[in-house]
Amino acid sequence: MFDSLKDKLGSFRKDVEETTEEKAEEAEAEAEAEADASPEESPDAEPDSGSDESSSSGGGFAAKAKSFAKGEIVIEEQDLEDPLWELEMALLESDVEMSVAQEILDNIREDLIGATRSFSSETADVVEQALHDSLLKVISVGQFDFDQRIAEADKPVTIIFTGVNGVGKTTTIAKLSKYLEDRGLSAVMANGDTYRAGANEQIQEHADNLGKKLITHEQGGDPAAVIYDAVEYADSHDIDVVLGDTAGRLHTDEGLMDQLEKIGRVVGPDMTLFVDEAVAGQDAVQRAKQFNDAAEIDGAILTKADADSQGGAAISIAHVTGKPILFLGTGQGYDHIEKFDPENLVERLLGDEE
Ligand SMILES: Nc1nc2c(ncn2[C@@H]2O[C@H](COP(=O)(O)OP(=O)(O)OP(=O)(O)O)[C@@H](O)[C@H]2O)c(=O)[nH]1
Repeated sequence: MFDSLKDKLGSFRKDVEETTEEKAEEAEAEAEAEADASPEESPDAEPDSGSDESSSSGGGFAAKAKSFAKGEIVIEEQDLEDPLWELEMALLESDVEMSVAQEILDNIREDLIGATRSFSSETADVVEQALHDSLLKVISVGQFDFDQRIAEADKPVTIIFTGVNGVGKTTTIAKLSKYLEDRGLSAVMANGDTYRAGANEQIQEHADNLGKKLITHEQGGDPAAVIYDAVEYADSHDIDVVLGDTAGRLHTDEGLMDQLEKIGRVVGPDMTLFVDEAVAGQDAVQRAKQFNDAAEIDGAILTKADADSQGGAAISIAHVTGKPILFLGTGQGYDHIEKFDPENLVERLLGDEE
């Protein structure tokens, strides 16, 4: 998952390390040259003394030489220019949305530039920390604990799923019913996709496999009425959660948006979750934004993360929509759903494991 992006982030760390190493070598050479010219003022004369007085002749060189004596260098904007440019290209190639890539670079710049850093092993840590903080900041926008939100809400909790066709919405609903069951919560599914022929049969198969109740109406029926019936059913059978599918048509389709609006009015869902596939990259990011603008979402689920080496959608959606990613789909099985954990994702992206 996200292997290509992981490699590119690794390259950035290497680039900065190399740049700072070169800088350290330059500082060393300059310090030696100065020591040769005026031995009594050599910063090498008392490298560990902590005294800054002996070489305090002022100016850029003196500061560099002093820093070098203390095992430090100052990271300047020009040192990061090339590595940051490479990083920007790498993020864009990985389908990270432009404004998100910019934000990541700005955060890194703010963290690294002007700081006096030890250039030994600490450089790697400093760059890693800056990348870590910067990625975490954009990925964790709006994050909330899904399990806790469900646990604390009045039952039944109604969740509506939106998104375009074929991205894995129905499978995700099935996975979530299993996820909830594993946590001691019962769920009923409702097929609000009354538009597409065969939709009832498709979701029925999942319901049968998982032993779940499914509420359906005839094709062409009113989606709001289906979800309403499911909420009634859940109420009278003490079911904790209603999982309502909707027709996967385009966000530009006014009919669909009217349907979502009607569902909102008739049922008043507790959560509306947007589902799209990680592999769609920037397209998924744009769709998330457009769905959120048309019928406000509470969060997103990215399917097929197992097949996505880029990671652009996972990095960008929360920052672009202001709504968090809550789950990642990681395969075709019912257990292949992972609660989205920004910290865990960042560690995966920056970690050493393959
Ligand atoms: N590899 C992988 N495949 C997935 C994942 N989630 C869903 N799929 C597959 O994607 C395909 C489409 O999934 P569906 O659930 O039928 O898609 P949908 O969004 O409901 O499609 P519509 O009902 O047409 O809107 C199926 O073959 C799923 O098994 C995932 O996380 N990883």
